[in-house]
Amino acid sequence: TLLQPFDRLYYSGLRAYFQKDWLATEEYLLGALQSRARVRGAKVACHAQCQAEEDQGAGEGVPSHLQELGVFERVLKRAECQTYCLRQQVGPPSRHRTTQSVEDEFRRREPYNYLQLAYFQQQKLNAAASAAHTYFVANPRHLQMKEDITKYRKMAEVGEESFRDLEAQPHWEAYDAALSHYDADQYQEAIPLLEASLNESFRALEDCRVLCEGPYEEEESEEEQHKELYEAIADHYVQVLKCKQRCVLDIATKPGRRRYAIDDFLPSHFDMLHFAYASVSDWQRAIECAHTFLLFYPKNQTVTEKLRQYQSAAAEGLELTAREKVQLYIKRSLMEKTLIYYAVENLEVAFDDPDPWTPEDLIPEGVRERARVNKKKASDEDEPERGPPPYDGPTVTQNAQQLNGSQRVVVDGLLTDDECNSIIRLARVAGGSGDGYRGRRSPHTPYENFQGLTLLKAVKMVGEGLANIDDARHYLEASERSLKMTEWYFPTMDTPLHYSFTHLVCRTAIEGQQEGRIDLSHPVHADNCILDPESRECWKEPPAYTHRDYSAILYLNDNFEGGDLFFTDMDAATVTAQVRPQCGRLVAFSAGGENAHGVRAVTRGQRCAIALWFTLSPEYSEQERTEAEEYLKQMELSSAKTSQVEENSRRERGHSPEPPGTGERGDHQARTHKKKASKNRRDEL
Ligand SMILES: O=C(O)CCC(=O)C(=O)O
Ligand SMILES: [Fe+3]
Repeated sequence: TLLQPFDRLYYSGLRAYFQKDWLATEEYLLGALQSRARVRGAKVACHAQCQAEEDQGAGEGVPSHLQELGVFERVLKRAECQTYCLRQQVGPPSRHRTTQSVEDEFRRREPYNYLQLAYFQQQKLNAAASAAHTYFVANPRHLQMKEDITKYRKMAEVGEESFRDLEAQPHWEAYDAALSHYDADQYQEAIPLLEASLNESFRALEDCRVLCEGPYEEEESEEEQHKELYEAIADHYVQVLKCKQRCVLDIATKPGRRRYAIDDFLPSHFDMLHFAYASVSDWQRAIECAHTFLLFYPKNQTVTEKLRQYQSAAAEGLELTAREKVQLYIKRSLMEKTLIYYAVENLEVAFDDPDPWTPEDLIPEGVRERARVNKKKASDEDEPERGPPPYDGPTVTQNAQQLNGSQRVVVDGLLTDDECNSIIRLARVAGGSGDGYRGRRSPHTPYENFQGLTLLKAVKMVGEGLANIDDARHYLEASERSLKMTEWYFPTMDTPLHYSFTHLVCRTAIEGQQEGRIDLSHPVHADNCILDPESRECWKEPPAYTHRDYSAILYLNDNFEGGDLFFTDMDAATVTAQVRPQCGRLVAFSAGGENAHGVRAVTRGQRCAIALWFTLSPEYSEQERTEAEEYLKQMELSSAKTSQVEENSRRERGHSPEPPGTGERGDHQARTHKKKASKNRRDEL
């Protein structure tokens, strides 16, 4: 049968989806996934076939001035072969060509998002769970899907085996298994898995590279059109080379960790392998893998030293050298980089080298210089275009440069002393009210008490006659000023910041227990990712609050000892800046690993602050806040009708039991597109 173009099938699927024709949705979407898989398979197969034919027919001794014709003879034949082959396998171009945006949707696994609901509506629950799981693996921030999966897990008829990734990539399975053995010092088990991961990774890399040989992506501007012969060829060719180079990142990026490729993915395999082989006394293999690692990093001292040890441990005789496959891989990669850098220097091409191991001398001096300047600019940064500040009073007292980092700021003068005292009073009342808000042992240290008060609880306390309405109003206003200042200082391309969580927090030193304390009030952490100081990485994945984009802390007092906030490098140890709390001082920063921070022990007195986290994703905005605001407004309007107000506040927002909702899907898509656009902007800077 004739292949149906997968983008058409996909859109037919979406149409069916919106018409609630679930069976048709299922059929179209499955068809789309299969059709795309077939096209990709055919491209890889055709590439192999045409390459083989070309190798067979390679003649020798062509005079140099005719070489170009020789090259183009090959190009023409290749074009003919490739088109013919694809036509045979999947049909004419209209059947398999598509736009980048459809391709991106498939990469993000969007079809599974719709597919799961189509399955669910037809009561095909196991299939629905698989689709949901498959989608969620690549989109771990998708709350709706997370809830849906929880629902499927509770369903008796859905078996555990349904929660599998239908698009699982073999190299990740091997890699993850390898690492868990390796980390547990089980080298015998780790070795075959590492080798498998390596093999599968190279295979995935080659497939990815073949798929780069696709259609030319037109530039947008008008004058770019109508290129001349060599210009056009060079343009397209460099585009393809860059795409091929990027494949290194592609295979090193786990689904769901977009933009967070594992650094040095291939070389690190050999670093682990030489160690693993040595641990089981396979000296020959250890030597081979150390040599191979050194192909990437010839000057690496540690591995050079290890290699020497292995060599003296190994018996005399034949010694293995670096793997040939890797030698060829590096050679090819360096040739590609040389061409790309030529284009960077001479043809106004931009290139982000994905490999940290590229030798310095391969990068043209001009490009190196430009990179240095850009880096300096980035560290001087901090002056994006921002409008006038939202308030007159507060002033920026320390910018990112003064704070030795990026995306951090200190603003003073956000609150008056009266306002600070008013908000602290609220915290004290909450702490003393004895109904669950009482200060408890801190979750972070046994030497401090810790009490937290959300906005809604504060407002409810007012409703219960336990707290002063002005104090609650000040709490609300303080949080609003913090958001406005943060939003002003960190312009985010017209995307507004939303409150994600607001917490009034006091930390109190427990008297008599402070002698010789060496711990922290709050250990070093990042607010939206799991900090791994050892690898100096920050995993942006659950259970971290990955949707938090900016953090702000508004301090309320300074009459305590200790309790300074400090920032560190990703090693969680090197302190880069320290901030002393005081009334009305706001510290705001981007919530990722670049702003790892902690709080020094509070050794005397009570330290109070409003901690706020903001998000760019409206679906993660704080629901309680609206409730608190409305409640407060009502109380202010009619303090007499409190009974009715209480009635309203009791309305709990229930969790919809079924079916999995559709509400978020459209939003999500819009958001990812926006995110992508802003990301691209950032990359260009
Ligand atoms: O109170 C502070 O200074 C920082 C608190 C903090 O980092 C947090 O709660 O995540
Ligand atoms: Fe924090």
